[in-house]
Amino acid sequence: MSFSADLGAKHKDLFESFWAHPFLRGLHDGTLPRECVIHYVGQDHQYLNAFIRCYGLGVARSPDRRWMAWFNEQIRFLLEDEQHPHHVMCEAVGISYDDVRQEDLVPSAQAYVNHMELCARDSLPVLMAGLLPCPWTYIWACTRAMSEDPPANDNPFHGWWAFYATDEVQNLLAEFQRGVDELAERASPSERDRMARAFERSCHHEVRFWEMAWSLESWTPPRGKTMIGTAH
Ligand SMILES: Cc1ncc(CO)c(N)n1
Repeated sequence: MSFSADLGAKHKDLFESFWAHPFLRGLHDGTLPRECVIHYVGQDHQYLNAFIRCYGLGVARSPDRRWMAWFNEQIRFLLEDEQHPHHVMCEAVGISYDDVRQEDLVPSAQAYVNHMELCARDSLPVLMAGLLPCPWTYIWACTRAMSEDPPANDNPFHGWWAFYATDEVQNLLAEFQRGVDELAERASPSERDRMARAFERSCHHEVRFWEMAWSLESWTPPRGKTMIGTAH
């Protein structure tokens, strides 16, 4: 089994948590509350900006032009194509993209971005392993939905599901996995351990990103009562 396939199998439970999260269920049956969609797109726009910067760090760490060209294509994809699912979501709830963007990341989104940037500081293999769950979870979930239980044609989020289930994004994911496998082959055992940890953390962050949007997480401090030991 390849390094990435092994990681995917090891963290099947996290992929299932991602799949089962009420935010994704709400996108699937079309009942996701408007405020959750708005919160998600506002945060995800900034998250993808950070992702583009991490690809930039990937360029800086590229050993050759083949890797540079690969990062270049991923940056292009994010800048030009991945706006589409955000636009679908905005249209679904009747708000303009310009009105939902948020400047600041909330705690869970910030934690994910910090994690990716720490991966970038380590090495190219660790960076790539830390970035992989981002395309993997979305493309896996959307492809699964489209084959097992496609969202209804009148589901307002249909275009979101369709975007992450095309042959083009499947190829993108396969190339990403091959890249990680190629780097893992040449990595030392300790670097492979750091790659595996980076991957696992990002899988957790993917689930927690849904939770952030679902719970409308913010920096507002709890008032009057502490969160510890208080049912609220
Ligand atoms: C948090 C997050 N993970 C993955 C994707 C898919 O690119 C996204 N847009 N946002």
